[in-house]
Amino acid sequence: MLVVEQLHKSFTTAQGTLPVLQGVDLRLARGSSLALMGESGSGKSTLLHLLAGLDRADSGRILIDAEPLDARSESGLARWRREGIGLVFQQYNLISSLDVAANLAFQARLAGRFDQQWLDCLCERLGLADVLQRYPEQLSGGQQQRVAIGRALAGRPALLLADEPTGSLDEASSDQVLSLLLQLVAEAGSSVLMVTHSQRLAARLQQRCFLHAGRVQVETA
Ligand SMILES: Nc1ncnc2c1ncn2[C@@H]1O[C@H](COP(=O)(O)OP(=O)(O)OP(=O)(O)O)[C@@H](O)[C@H]1O
Repeated sequence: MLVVEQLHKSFTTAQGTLPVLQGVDLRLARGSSLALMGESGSGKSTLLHLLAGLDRADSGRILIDAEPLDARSESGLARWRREGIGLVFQQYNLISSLDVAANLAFQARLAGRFDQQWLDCLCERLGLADVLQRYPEQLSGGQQQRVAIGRALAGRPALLLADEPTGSLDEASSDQVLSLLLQLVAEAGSSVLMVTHSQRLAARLQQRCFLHAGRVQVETA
């Protein structure tokens, strides 16, 4: 279970202090899915970064199974990034010097959960069987996106954080990739928090929330 309580985050800019998150509350049960929406600049990526342990909040708490993430040391946060989460960000974050198979295996080993059967299953379901020996630069945008999803799920993380994971695909491909992502998330036993600007895609997740004026409004299905 992920619980976010009264999270605040500001940035210092040349114009002064910019308050972005001003008391964000959120709950995400294990195995469930949540779409995070909100206008450009509302702080969606900022929230994702805090949940991923890539940045620290000014105040408030992030609890993972009742354990406060912000109380962790830098090495504790690094462990959360390695083992607890899977990231699908807009720039696919694939390792360019590794082929597709090695990208997936690397992530699974990093998480300490290498399982060749699960990797084979991911590759087959994501339609990657024919491109396993290719390097990221030899893949189309859609293929890279599917590798990024496979890589994020390779270590069966507790939480998948996805920032517009189908952003560069057309409508039909987006629907298809999202279906696959949600099925694989369920099979991995993960929860998913997905940032999207699309009402249509958001409607496919169990919950939707909107970030507005630094706070979250939750809408349940
Ligand atoms: N490191 C930073 N330093 C200063 N300002 C920042 C920093 N990161 C983000 N911001 C500002 O914080 C606000 C929220 O940014 P964020 O990227 O979280 O928005 P977003 O909702 O993800 O936007 P989009 O939908 O356009 O991706 C923006 O005004 C942005 O300019």
